[in-house]
Amino acid sequence: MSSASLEGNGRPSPPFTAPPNYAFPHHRLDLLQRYPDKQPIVLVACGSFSPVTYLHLRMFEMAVDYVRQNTDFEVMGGYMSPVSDQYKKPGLLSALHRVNMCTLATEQTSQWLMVDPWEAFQSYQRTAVVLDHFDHEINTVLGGAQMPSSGERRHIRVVLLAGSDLISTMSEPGVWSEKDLDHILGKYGTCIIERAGSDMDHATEALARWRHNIFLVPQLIQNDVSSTKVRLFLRRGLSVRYLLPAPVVEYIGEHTLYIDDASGFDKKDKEKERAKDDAWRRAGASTPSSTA
Ligand SMILES: Nc1ncnc2c1ncn2[C@@H]1O[C@H](COP(=O)(O)OP(=O)(O)OP(=O)(O)O)[C@@H](O)[C@H]1O
Ligand SMILES: O=C(O)c1ccc[n+]([C@@H]2O[C@H](COP(=O)([O-])O)[C@@H](O)[C@H]2O)c1
Repeated sequence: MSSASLEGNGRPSPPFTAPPNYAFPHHRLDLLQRYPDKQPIVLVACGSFSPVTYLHLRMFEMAVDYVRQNTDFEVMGGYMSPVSDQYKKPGLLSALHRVNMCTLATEQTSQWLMVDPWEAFQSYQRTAVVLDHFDHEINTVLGGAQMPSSGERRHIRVVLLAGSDLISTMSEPGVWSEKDLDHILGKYGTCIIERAGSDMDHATEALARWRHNIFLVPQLIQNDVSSTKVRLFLRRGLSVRYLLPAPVVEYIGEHTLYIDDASGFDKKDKEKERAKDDAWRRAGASTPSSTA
């Protein structure tokens, strides 16, 4: 990867391609350290967010509690980074809608979370590259954290925030490159939120050599809300109120999203989603049971 160089105006030029009119959001990033003995970190959650749920927001709160009680880190900010449309996952709505919903959720329910649209509005970027982009913006461009008394600048560590289901894919052959895993877990590290149905030990057993950079956060109140279930509810005309922030529920209604399963599906995906609906109907269940 190329490193940043200085432009004519003295600002470091980005070593990455950015979408048109892109500016890194940092209006809620706290650059002043409160606890000089602690290492400053920023949490970054990558994913589809189709749509964003309360669980996505809860992940950050769980991580902050865990970090405060169990580590020598100080959390300076938190970002959601919705994946590009090129990720081609069933049920993936357009990046514009996903970014808008994440923005409503963070701006209207939180005082500290932000959404970075850098990844969403361009070609697919691997997670290792996304984390490098955050590292560049926060440390090279913004100059990192500042110590309160001396004004000395300190490097802010970027940490990947993810559910145990996502981390378990890191042990599946062919999903992540070994080089990227070493970069993500060796250089940055990850906070893993326990997710019902995905065993934490199993999720991390093949990642033992990066154990020192892996922080396991138990989910003390089990909550298994997933975007898949929300999409199923919407297709069946069921209420999703109180599963998602109210402004997101309103946005989905205004734009009639997820009602017609044509959004982001090819024919094979549509058949899979219909099969899930049929299985649910046959089981006579009052709630969908699938998490995938
Ligand atoms: N209930 C949950 N518990 C723990 N982690 C979660 C939960 N829901 C989502 N996550 C995590 O949030 C991140 C983004 O997830 P993503 O957008 O894929 O949501 P999802 O609900 O898993 O979506 P889908 O149902 O479409 O697969 C991932 O790291 C995922 O593991
Ligand atoms: O960088 C990789 O090689 C890589 C491999 C698998 C998944 N990811 C990322 O992990 C996230 C998965 O999101 P989701 O919705 O499929 O759980 C998404 O942000 C992907 O870009 C990234």
